[in-house]
Amino acid sequence: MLYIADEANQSIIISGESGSGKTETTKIAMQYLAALGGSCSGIENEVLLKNFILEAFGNAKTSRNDNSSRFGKLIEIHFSTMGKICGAKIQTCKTV
Ligand SMILES: Nc1ncnc2c1ncn2[C@@H]1O[C@H](COP(=O)(O)OP(=O)(O)OP(=O)(O)O)[C@@H](O)[C@H]1O
Repeated sequence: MLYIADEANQSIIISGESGSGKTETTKIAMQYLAALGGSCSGIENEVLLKNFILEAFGNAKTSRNDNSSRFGKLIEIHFSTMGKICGAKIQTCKTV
């Protein structure tokens, strides 16, 4: 995989207007990264499941999106040298 060969941190920025699919795209991207490397402890499932908790507290219905995230998310995913997801950190911030 390219990011292992580079041995450098890489970022994916998912942006767009409300209802454009950022949250759903994030979940698909994480599932893809998990599928690429396989897991070492099912940690990627834990991260995906934590999304449900965050959405339960931080989402609300708006005129543009029935399940609108009312907060921003920075998700840091840690990979082993073999490309498996071994840890993750989710930071949230309030949107204006
Ligand atoms: N890949 C997808 N497949 C099917 N439906 C999708 C997909 N992406 C988005 N949608 C639909 O669009 C809706 C809005 O998507 P999502 O909540 O991801 O938008 P968002 O950009 O995160 O919005 P907000 O900024 O308001 O949080 C979803 O509830 C879903 O119905």
